[in-house]
Amino acid sequence: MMNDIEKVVYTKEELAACVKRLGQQISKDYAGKEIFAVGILKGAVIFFADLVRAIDVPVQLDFMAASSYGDSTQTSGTVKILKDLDFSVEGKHVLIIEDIIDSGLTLNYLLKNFKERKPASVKLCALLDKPERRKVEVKIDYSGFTVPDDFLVGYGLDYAEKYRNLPCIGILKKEIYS
Ligand SMILES: O=P(O)(O)OC[C@H]1O[C@H](OP(=O)(O)OP(=O)(O)O)[C@H](O)[C@@H]1O
Ligand code: HPA
Ligand SMILES: [Mg+2]
Repeated sequence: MMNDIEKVVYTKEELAACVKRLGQQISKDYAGKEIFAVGILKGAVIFFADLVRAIDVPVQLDFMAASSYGDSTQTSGTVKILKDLDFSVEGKHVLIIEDIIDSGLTLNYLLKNFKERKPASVKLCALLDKPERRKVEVKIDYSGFTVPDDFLVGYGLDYAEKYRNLPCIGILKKEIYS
């Protein structure tokens, strides 16, 4: 798998330090409250599992599956909810946890959808922010790293469902997808 990586952008250690920093900031901001954490499957799953363990206020876990990339490096532009939450978020402090905000289409759609469900609050935590490719504006409350316009894989991020289990994040070699 590492043979397909042009360059490692964040090592396992750098990712762990980032998760720790975000966990501390979130714990401070939500002191005395309970968080309803929503992981957006499948990309966020690795980051989600690490981040919730770095938060020291009570956290309820739930997941939603959304997909817009399929087996491509370009968004299809259509966001599909493949799996909805198991619980109601009414009156809860929702924290959406994502791996990456790229065009912003996925989160723009999901944030609108969440606001209709009458939560007490909704915030977004994204490990990676790729602002150069944004098509719609999205407010990221907790952001890990700002990344340039490269197609990244690893630590949950895939290309055609591969590379999610890499412990680091790297730039995928162009010859793999072009
Ligand atoms: O800002 P956007 O351009 O919408 O891109 C970000 C979304 O794309 C990826 O999901 P994908 O649709 O590939 O599904 P996956 O999480 O199962 O890989 C990623 O996990 C985000 O959810
Ligand atoms: O750079 C990326 N890598 C993997 N999945 C993605 N979904 C949006 N952007 C990306
Ligand atoms: Mg994907």
